[in-house]
Amino acid sequence: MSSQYHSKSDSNSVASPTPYTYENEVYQAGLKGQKPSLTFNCLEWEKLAKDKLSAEAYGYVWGSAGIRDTDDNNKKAFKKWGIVPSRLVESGLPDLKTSLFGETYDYPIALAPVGVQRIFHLDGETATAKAAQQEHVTYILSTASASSIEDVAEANGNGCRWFQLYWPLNENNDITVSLLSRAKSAGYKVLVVTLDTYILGWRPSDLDNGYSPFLRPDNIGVEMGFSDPVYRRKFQEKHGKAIEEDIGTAAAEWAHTIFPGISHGWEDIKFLQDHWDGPIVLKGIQTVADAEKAVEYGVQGIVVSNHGGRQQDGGIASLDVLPEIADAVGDKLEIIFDSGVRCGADIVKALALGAKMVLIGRPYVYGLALQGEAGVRHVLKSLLGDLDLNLHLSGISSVSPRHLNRSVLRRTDS
Ligand SMILES: Cc1cc2nc3c(=O)[nH]c(=O)nc-3n(C[C@H](O)[C@H](O)[C@H](O)COP(=O)(O)O)c2cc1C
Ligand SMILES: O=C(O)C(=O)c1ccccc1
Repeated sequence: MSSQYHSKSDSNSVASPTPYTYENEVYQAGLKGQKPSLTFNCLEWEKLAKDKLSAEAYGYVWGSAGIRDTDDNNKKAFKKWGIVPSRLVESGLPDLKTSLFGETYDYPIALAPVGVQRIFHLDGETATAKAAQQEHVTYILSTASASSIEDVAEANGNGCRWFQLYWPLNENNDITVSLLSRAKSAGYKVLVVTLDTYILGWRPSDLDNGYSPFLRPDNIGVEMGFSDPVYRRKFQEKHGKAIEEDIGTAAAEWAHTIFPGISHGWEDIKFLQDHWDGPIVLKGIQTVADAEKAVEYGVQGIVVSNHGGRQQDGGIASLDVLPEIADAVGDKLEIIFDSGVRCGADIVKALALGAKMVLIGRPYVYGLALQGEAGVRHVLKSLLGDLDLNLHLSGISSVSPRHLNRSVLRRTDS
């Protein structure tokens, strides 16, 4: 995969002509009188989405747990660090390539798994998967998506895709195996297992609207189950009828299958290892102890994440636990980060504190809501353009930990 922002040969040469950057494209278009159709102010996307979406759909994406303390902490944590620039660093625009699991990725960002995307835009996950492929950014498909594993793979084409598992209990291991084998056949490279959502959090915005996407008449978010041969067969055997004959029951049972309200234990990881041929990443890690368990159980990566503050209220900021986790296990598995990332500088800080890849959550959902595939592309290009310039202006020549590490940050609160 090659960078769309600058060619590799240009990337470290001071003598090269001005490389291609998104801002140049935008300013050139401006010369011809073409104004961008979506703002570059990344904090505005949320407000515009609020105006566009129904109260229920907006409440769903914006929603966080309880009084939103974890969500607030996530965002405040970035402000506690400042980036200190170095001067006379002889380099051009930075090399944004990152390496994980022995592979090179064009960019150090990926689209976080987000379910039920058809409540935000009719094209849902297929639009997001196309945007990801166009921008050479990895897409992580959620088990709670509103499109099937195979349809999203088709939309994503030769793009890079990972599969996120909401993990059914052991009594439904046959369903898990079916999902994993479908994902593998459809070209998903990495398995991301979410550990913080065996049940959905206490979310006042959804409670006030009495809104759960699965339980609505249009049953958005159950496609993965409804398209699964093993789930279909089990439903038929249990109820003596097909899913289509009782969609309400089938949707509620699928929701219970992937959000059973009971957690697995560490020993169960072995089952996934036996049935997934590729890297496994545990999403939702917030302590050094759990990160060390992940190493002990032989997984290849973790996502330091608190689900964007949507699950547990009163929690610590995900960014605040990143440095200690990176210190403890950063040389033993791959560290990915999410929760609260909103702009290029946030990405710089998370990478400097030990992440190899940063997941973008709500911002791209706002882009999807506003303009479908084009909106997601705009959000990605904006974040990458902002990241590119921020690194360059900070005198950081690549996202490799050799250049981008804690030495570029200072605490602003001490
Ligand atoms: C509407 C919505 C749906 C989500 N669905 C999933 C999901 O299906 N699986 C998952 O692992 N995480 C899910 N997440 C969490 C994201 O993957 C990610 O951890 C979170 O959005 C990061 O926080 P941020 O939005 O503050 O950047 C969802 C988040 C949102 C906003
Ligand atoms: O809302 C979420 O955070 C989430 O993980 C989810 C749960 C169910 C359906 C879609 C997304």
